[in-house]
Amino acid sequence: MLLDIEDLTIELPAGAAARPMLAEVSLRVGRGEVVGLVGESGSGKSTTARAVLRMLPEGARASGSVRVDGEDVLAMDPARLRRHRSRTVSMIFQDPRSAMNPVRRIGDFLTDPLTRVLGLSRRDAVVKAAELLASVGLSDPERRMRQRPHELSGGMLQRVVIAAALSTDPDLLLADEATSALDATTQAEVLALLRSIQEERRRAGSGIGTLFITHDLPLAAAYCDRVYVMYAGRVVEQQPARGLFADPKHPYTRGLLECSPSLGDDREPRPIPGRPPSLSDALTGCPFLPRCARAEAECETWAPVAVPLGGDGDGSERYGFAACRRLELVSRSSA
Ligand SMILES: Nc1ncnc2c1ncn2[C@@H]1O[C@H](COP(=O)(O)OP(=O)(O)OP(=O)(O)O)[C@@H](O)[C@H]1O
Repeated sequence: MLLDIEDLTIELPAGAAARPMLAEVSLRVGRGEVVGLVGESGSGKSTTARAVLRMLPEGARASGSVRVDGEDVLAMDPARLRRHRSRTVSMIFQDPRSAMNPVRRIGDFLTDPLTRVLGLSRRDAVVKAAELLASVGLSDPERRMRQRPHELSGGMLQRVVIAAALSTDPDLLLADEATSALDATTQAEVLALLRSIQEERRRAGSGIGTLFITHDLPLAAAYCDRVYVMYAGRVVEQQPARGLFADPKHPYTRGLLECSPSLGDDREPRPIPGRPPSLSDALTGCPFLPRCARAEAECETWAPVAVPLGGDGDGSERYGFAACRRLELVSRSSA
């Protein structure tokens, strides 16, 4: 398994928060797979991605494991960690402008990692940078390299960021709301580009894995192979994308689908009532309980566990799981 996060819990120093930022998160991404991570703001998506780079908040304590190609990122020595961050994993953020120095040229943004990380000569780096820009669909790469960020549109800049992310030939791509700031047409183009890169690498035998973070569940269901749903620092459901979209099991997942404006049909989006808990809210029982239309008294003391869905009932990637007490009752009664 390319990325294997197991029981990851991240806690801030005593007194800074009433509950962990992440609680017992387990998540896997295989080579060649595009895996979605979905949830409202504050659910812990970015914290999960940052943990893959071991970029934890000051003083935070982590338990569990984050393995990339079998090696635990939490146990890497500084030299290994530097290589991991610069070669093995690349991250694409939402706002390409904030990832770029506004006074430097596009070319420098690309040639920097090529000379610094891969050790290419300046001349070879310029040639490779132009090839990379062409490979992400930018016309006239030589001219683009001389331009500065404000001369390019948001969609073009995101292509530059993708080219830079791929320049070091990473195994794992972390895309954190990578298309959220783009209009619908540009978003579709950038997603098609990411897919084609994924396909190309797979055919070349060097499959990369992508963790695609978004708050947009229908988008994740359309774009990804599998999707994890997070709530209050926990994974509450995982299913293959088609299953999640057609038959969401957790009430929160259903709520996310019903409140989505991008469903493309005539239904009015229905917001989930209430707000997600903040880090200062201590949680007991099911964390979704205050917002759940189907909650029962017993949910107040229910410790969340992953309930396997269908198939051979092992909660594997293929069939998925959801952490809801009502599902647990159903699965127990049918066992
Ligand atoms: N450096 C930090 N120090 C303290 N708390 C933090 C820090 N970073 C994030 N948090 C808190 O941790 C929780 C999870 O945040 P995170 O950014 O992972 O959520 P998210 O799902 O990615 O949300 P968004 O979509 O808004 O980025 C939130 O309550 C957030 O306020």
